[in-house]
Amino acid sequence: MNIGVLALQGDVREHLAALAESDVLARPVRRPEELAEVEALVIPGGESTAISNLAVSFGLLDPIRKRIADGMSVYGSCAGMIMLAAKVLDGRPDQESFQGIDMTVRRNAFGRQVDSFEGDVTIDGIAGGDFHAVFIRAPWVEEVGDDVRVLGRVSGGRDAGRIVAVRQGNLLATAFHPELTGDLRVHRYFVEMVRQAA
Ligand SMILES: NC(=O)CC[C@H](N)C(=O)O
Repeated sequence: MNIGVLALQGDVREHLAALAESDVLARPVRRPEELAEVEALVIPGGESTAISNLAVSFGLLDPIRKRIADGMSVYGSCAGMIMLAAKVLDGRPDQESFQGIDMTVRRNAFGRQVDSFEGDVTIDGIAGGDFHAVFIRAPWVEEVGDDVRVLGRVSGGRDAGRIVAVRQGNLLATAFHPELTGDLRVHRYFVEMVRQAA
């Protein structure tokens, strides 16, 4: 199994490490030729406006959209979730996304950098108890289409009930960063998705 991590901006190394620990060969993807060599892709957290800009200038926007339309498995965390959304609220006017998941996400929905927080999320399909999740200027999902499965919501506090994990077919997205906490269950869930798609 050969999974790529989109390496334009963001916490690429942390995703590469989490995938390696999940026993798959993971490699950075910066060019269309590198995209062609991987069977699945992870889009890291970072800054979606920067990832959008760089995807356009590196000639990756359309190739990734096409691979998604052809059924490639993709997991996006935080900025990566935004990059997978059909519709982005509070984005920059020229911000592009790879599309894929029939959802509306709101950027920076939980507040500014100082409002970054940690909270527990119960994830449908992931055993072993609540996921302790790190949210850094995270988006939330405001609306989902009929084909989107809501996998996780914030379980307590001011923003309880907000949707922060979703899946549509071979596409998975979380508003939080499992690559930062050493809990490999989301990466392992994704690896299993890739295996089943193969
Ligand atoms: N931690 C993150 O990935 C933050 C996402 C960032 N706020 C954005 O809009 O892209």
